[in-house]
Amino acid sequence: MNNNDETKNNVFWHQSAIKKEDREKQNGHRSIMIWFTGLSGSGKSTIANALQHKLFEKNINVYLLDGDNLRHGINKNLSFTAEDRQENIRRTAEIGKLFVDAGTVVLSALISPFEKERLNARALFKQGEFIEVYVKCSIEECENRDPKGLYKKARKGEIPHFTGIDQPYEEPKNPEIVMDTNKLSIGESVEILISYLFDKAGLLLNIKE
Ligand SMILES: Nc1ncnc2c1ncn2[C@@H]1O[C@H](COP(=O)(O)OS(=O)(=O)O)[C@@H](OP(=O)(O)O)[C@H]1O
Ligand SMILES: Nc1ncnc2c1ncn2[C@@H]1O[C@H](COP(=O)(O)OP(=O)(O)O)[C@@H](O)[C@H]1O
Repeated sequence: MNNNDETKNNVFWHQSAIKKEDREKQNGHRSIMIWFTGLSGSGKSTIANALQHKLFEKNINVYLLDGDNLRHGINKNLSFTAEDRQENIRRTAEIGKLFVDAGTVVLSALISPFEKERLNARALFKQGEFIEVYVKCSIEECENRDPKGLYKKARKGEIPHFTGIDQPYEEPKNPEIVMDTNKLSIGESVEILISYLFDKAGLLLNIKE
């Protein structure tokens, strides 16, 4: 029997006395996973951070899971091979699911370059609970920005498996939102996201007791 079979046979699910809906009601807003994906330097962290700040000011319970930061802790044992990126995304999606269950609006900012893994992440959530935001930016512009000097290093062959250089980035097929940061300013991107969340996704709950 492998570990998976042991888990299936001997581990049971305990229903929580407090449901996600109870937490959402107490908070006055829905809990949602907002999944940013895009090349390094496309603007994921910058936009997600600015959005986080706007939501925090509006008293929304919000938390940002940044790929770089997770790789300092829970994901510190993972490299950038396709296999390890897959595990990186799986763990992050599971963490996001816990945060959503806890009533939080979760933002994640990971390159998450493969469509299959992003679909697996989406599959953990209910319909309408997972919002994929493709932060679209040409590789030329990302390389021009190069905020951490990583493209320069990758071009010199100092960073293996670098996304967009010697590892592919698969564009999302059906993202809820596409932000073209070649054209949009940071402020414009944040405004588009705020409108989507409040007007389309119904973030605020209309609670009448
Ligand atoms: N080989 C390689 N390819 C891409 N990126 C690299 C690599 N090595 C280190 N970095 C730095 O790691 C950040 C990406 O980590 P992620 O966890 O978001 O990647 S992934 O989702 O597992 O693909 C990425 O952060 P962002 O620039 O914010 O995207 C880089 O700072
Ligand atoms: N229109 C824009 N939208 C987002 N970021 C931009 C834009 N124009 C320039 N930038 C800059 O590009 C860099 C993007 O870096 P970062 O947010 O770390 O990207 P990522 O998290 O995708 O790697 C930042 O230095 C940011 O200030």
